[in-house]
Amino acid sequence: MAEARETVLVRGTGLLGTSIGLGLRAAGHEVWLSDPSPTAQRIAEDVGAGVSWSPEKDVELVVVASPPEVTAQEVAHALQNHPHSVVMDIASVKAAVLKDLLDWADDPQHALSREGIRRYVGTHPMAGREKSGPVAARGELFTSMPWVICPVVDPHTQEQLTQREAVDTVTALARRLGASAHQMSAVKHDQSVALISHLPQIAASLVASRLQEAEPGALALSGNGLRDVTRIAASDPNLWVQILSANSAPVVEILYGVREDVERLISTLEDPAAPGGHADIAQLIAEGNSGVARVPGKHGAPPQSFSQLTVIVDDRPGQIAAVLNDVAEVGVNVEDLHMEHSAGHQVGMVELSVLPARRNELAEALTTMGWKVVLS
Ligand SMILES: NC(=O)c1ccc[n+]([C@@H]2O[C@H](COP(=O)([O-])OP(=O)(O)OC[C@H]3O[C@@H](n4cnc5c(N)ncnc54)[C@H](O)[C@@H]3O)[C@@H](O)[C@H]2O)c1
Ligand SMILES: O=C(O)C(=O)C[C@]1(C(=O)O)C=C[C@@H](O)C=C1
Repeated sequence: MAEARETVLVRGTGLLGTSIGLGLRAAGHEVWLSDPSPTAQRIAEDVGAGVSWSPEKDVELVVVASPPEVTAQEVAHALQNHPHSVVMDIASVKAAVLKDLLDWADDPQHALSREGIRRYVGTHPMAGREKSGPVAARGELFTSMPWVICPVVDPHTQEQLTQREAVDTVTALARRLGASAHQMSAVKHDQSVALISHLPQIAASLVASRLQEAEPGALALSGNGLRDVTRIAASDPNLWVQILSANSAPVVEILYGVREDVERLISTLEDPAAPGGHADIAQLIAEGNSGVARVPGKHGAPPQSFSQLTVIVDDRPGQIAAVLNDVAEVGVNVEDLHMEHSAGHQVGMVELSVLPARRNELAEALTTMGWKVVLS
């Protein structure tokens, strides 16, 4: 994978497969695409993620980007049909896929062999969206995000079965797409994502499901707190049934702890004026403060706090691009951007997050350039 000309087959051209294809094409790779849904495959081709694969084409690497429930069978199939290729998958759960592959490799009736499995690497890019399908794909989805790499380890001897070169190949692919590679066992991966990915999905879904019965008047007041907590509640139920049922044991362990905290909070809030009530509430919020302070920023660095400034623009095409051009001219990097429309007014508000040390300088420069700037 180190060479830009190596050829990759992406099997499964939904959100992730198409994003990988787009990123690899941008990095100069030849990418072949295949999906049981002709529509998904055609859209992936149309957006530029690669070209339709035909069996006579040789590939160095197969990326299986199918739903988790069919991933093991697709990996086994790819190992058999591409006897000289490295095969990786990107499913959100790793131990269940690996268990099926090891069972099949040990079954003399099955076409998969222990030798074949040496070309397989389980992986999981920690990047995605709450939308599915190739239309939602983005080539830059993986930039600055972690990508977990799980070489196969013999469960009895702990000997690494995956060939070193296969691990190097997929590590290079993750890095080429801008991600940072993190190597660990499938079991450790599943325990980790239970906390940092599966619990957040459950929390978002639980909060958002309360909104079903909400008064429209209450929903009209929604601010960023609700949006921040519920974005991923829009995720695909079909995908999450597969993820949560395949990783249920570590998720349940965490939910026991959450249940204790929720029960404690309920009894405190039933009588907040009781002795110790206020301290209990403060402790819960403070525990959240210390947890969130541990969430790393880009490349695993501690989170960086940015300062915001808001630029008021006319609500017409080209205005955001014009603001960003002027910011670039000042030489300030935009770390984040949000756009809000002012209800009932023909203006939009572009909120820019920048390094604190550059905020005032940028505000002054943009004001001089004629923009209306509000420091927030
Ligand atoms: N969505 C995310 O945020 C995210 C992030 C990281 C990893 N993943 C993992 O990536 C994989 C793909 O997820 P997605 O979000 O792209 O889903 P998606 O629904 O957007 O795409 C899945 C694609 O797989 C195809 N498919 C169905 N059966 C197949 C088979 N037998 N062989 C090959 N392809 C098949 C479908 O036609 C579809 O085009 C999943 O394993 C998921 O766990 C998802
Ligand atoms: O940001 C999103 O929308 C995601 O879907 C991201 C996310 C995550 O939890 O970080 C969700 C599930 C995937 O397995 C990997 C990434």
